[in-house]
Amino acid sequence: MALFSELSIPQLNITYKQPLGLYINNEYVASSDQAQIETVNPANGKSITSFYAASAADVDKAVAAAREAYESVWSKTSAEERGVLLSRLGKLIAENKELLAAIETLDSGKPYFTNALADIDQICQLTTYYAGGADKYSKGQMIPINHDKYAYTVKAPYGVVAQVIPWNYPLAMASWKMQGALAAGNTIVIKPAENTSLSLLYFAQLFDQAGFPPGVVNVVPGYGSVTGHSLSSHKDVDKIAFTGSTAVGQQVMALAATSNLKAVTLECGGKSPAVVFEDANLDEAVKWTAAGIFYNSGQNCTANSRLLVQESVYDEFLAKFVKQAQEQWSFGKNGCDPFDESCTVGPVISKTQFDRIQGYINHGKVQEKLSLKQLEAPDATDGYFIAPTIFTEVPQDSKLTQEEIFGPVAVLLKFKDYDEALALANGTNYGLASAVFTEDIRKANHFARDIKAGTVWINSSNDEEVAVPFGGYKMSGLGRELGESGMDAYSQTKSVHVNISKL
Ligand SMILES: NC(=O)C1=CN([C@@H]2O[C@H](COP(=O)(O)OP(=O)(O)OC[C@H]3O[C@@H](n4cnc5c(N)ncnc54)[C@H](O)[C@@H]3O)[C@@H](O)[C@H]2O)C=CC1
Ligand code: BAL
Repeated sequence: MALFSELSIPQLNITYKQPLGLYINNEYVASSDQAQIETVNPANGKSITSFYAASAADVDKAVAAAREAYESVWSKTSAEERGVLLSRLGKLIAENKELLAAIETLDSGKPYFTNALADIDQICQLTTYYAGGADKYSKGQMIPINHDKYAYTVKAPYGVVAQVIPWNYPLAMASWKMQGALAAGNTIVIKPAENTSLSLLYFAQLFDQAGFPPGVVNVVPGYGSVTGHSLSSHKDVDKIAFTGSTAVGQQVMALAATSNLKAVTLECGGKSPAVVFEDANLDEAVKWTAAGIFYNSGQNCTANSRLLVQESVYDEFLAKFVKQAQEQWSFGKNGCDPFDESCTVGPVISKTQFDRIQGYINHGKVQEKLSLKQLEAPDATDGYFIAPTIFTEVPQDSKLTQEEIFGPVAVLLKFKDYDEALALANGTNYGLASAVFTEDIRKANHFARDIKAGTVWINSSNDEEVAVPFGGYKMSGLGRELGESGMDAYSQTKSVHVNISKL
């Protein structure tokens, strides 16, 4: 198989050269065993192309390249120089914005105009943020001890870091990890998800164009059980960061522990509650929460998949929520084409995820006999489109309340008062994010204090900011990304004791 393929996206009149090889030492190369993965357009179920899949031997090569680059060049490159390179990268991302977004839509199905372009805008912002942060957030502390002694700390990079990325925000999740790790002075071996590798393979060459030395960034697409497993258990990887399911996160952590005790960051699943109190502005709450579950077809670890609504406003909220879903969330006028401007609900990523989500919907309908309201399903299509679905008056112990569905499925629960709302909100194994809607500033802040979640949105939902740390409590993960924390996650503290006494 060739290392590049010419792909066309007729809806945008785009033809481009798609890299298909692993990216090691700033070059695209075939996999050692010629293994390949076929990738499918989820909007029509048709094959787009195939790309090379990294074997364990390829992972060894990529890690060796990253190690050599770290020891010989990158560890000697100043924070200021790293910032300059990231700044150049940011400009290249902006110049390639439309193409990067188009590849993302082609491979993941996310609506081009409402989602994919927004993802790349966030990546530009994030890259500029870490370009500026590279020297500012690399500072340690000066610690006076006594007249004859002081100490200082240095924030030192780990060295070689591995990163394993999911398919819901392919380039954004890669960038959340890569830019902070590079700013902090690490070299990288990164694995995209097997069903959305095209955008990161294209993106890789921008690092070369920006001037990053060979080996600083290496991309190894491949299967989780092969490539992901090799990275997690590699003895020369100093840190691994993972985003994906909780079950795989646990495996990654176990492999990290038993191989070389590498450091671990995990961003796993969620079942994030949005709590709507009776004194909330209901129209605003409806808009935020509908977007919070239907955006990206609900394939969002922070999706507000549980809507807890105070009983006095439950019926009014439900009526408005259903209307909002009907008016704002649609497969588009062009018959399920994510490149159509009117498409706000794209397909889910794969047949596997389609079946999984339909399985939850059928379970709610048939086994648990729950009431639901569902938007009209699209006409016969070969794509993996699922109609926005709203289950009402769902009990706390329902499978739909407790498990991450990862699709456009909202689950509504009723509560009486603050204490019940809090108990319900805290009543899952997850603790990634939460939202609260109320005009009472005191109640909002009590909730922010009491909820066991890494993020709390007050009167909004899912409006993440690149400057604000992000990560989970409980089974939702370990560690933080974004903001200054996004560099701290890739830095370890070295303490230097300085004795100035004379014996
Ligand atoms: N927190 C989040 O953003 C995400 C959560 N999920 C959750 O996971 C469910 C299933 O989706 P999957 O695609 O199966 O997620 P997954 O957790 O299997 O995939 C995420 C990444 O982990 C890699 N991976 C898989 N097995 C691995 C292993 N043994 N060692 C190292 N890496 C491995 C995959 O190749 C992919 O790059 C979803 O329905 C959703 O509930 C999935 C993707 C993202
Ligand atoms: N909300 C973006 C982060 C994620 O879904 O993983």
